[in-house]
Amino acid sequence: MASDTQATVIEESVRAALGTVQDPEIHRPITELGMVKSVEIDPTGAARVAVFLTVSGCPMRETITSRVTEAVGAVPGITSVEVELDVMSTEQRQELATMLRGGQAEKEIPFAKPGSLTRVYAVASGKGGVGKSSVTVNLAAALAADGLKVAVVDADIYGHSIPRMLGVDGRPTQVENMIMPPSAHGVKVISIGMFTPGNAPVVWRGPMLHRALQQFLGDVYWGDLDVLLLDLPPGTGDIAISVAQLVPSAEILIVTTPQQAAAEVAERAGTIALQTHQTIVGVIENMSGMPCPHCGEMVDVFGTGGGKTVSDALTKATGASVPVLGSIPIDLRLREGGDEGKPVVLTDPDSPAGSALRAIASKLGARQRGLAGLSLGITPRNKF
Ligand SMILES: Nc1ncnc2c1ncn2[C@@H]1O[C@H](COP(=O)(O)OP(=O)(O)OP(=O)(O)O)[C@@H](O)[C@H]1O
Repeated sequence: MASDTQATVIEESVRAALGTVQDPEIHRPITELGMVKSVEIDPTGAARVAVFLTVSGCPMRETITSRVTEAVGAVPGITSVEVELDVMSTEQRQELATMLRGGQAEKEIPFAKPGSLTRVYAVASGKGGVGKSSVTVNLAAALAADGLKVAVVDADIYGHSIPRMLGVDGRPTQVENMIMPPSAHGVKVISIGMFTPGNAPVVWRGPMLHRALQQFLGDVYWGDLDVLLLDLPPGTGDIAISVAQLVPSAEILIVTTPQQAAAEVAERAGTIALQTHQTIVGVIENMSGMPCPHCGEMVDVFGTGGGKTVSDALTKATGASVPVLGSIPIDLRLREGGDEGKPVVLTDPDSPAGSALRAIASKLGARQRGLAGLSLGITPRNKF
């Protein structure tokens, strides 16, 4: 059995070995990044190392595990290595970010400040192609037409179709260190596509996406906004977690089709909001039937009930009411409007899709941001 002195020497050697393990993305030793949670070595030389990942579902988990196993396994006296993974808390991640920026404080995100009155809606879907971007664009245009100050951040790295759908062809301009967003139909827009050569699809992973979103929210000059819509990539990815960290008050809107399979994945997208403690405002069912061009009778092209299924499941899971905010039928004019950069809520406001979207927009526009937890902007007088 190892003596106490031997045990200390072995532990020191293990910590030194961990100092040689680099984070595969940040390229700095995991010990410097605060990623080593604990080291335990039992008398037989079996090592148990707990490591903090920066985000859950980190794509580098396997690499980190094997690097730690290899480095610690090579220490004389170590007979086996077990690696346990945990995830950093928000505070730990912020500390890491500050350290990586050389101690400089982060640029403030105006919507994350407690006094902000901007409602932030993150539009999410379980899978692609359900009309999430079309819905976002039309809600934004309808809200702006109602006189609200509106902006959209297109964070859909795979699609980034918002500028085309809104008819924005300008590029952002830079003034000092602020980015000025272009706008169309009274809606300010920033898209990941505006920063990639030739509108190429983006293959960024977690940390870069987080950084991009942080810049969109912090470095862009948004002015006073009533509503900010974030078009998220489909699925339950890192970006949803980033939104929760960067704008904790963001609320989630789920878009689904009536199809059962789409509903199930949308439900999964909703449950991420549970983990991040965000409010789910409601479910929007898109492509809910199509009026027959001959007789006008509705044909349920993609089945029925998807929106209700998601709403019921999320209501049960969250314990708060998650309503179906509306159902949008399949409408050729909506697709054409998207292709031409003219949202149907403006060109054909009384069409079935146009009026369904406007009704949802007025529900969202009428909601006030709750004052609970908001700072009053006053300083209490000192007690004598
Ligand atoms: N209600 C609708 N009626 C007719 N066409 C629609 C409707 N909703 C969406 N579409 C069309 O379906 C296609 C996919 O829509 P959209 O790009 O908005 O989906 P998405 O969920 O944002 O996809 P992704 O996330 O993969 O970019 C588009 O061509 C759009 O015009």
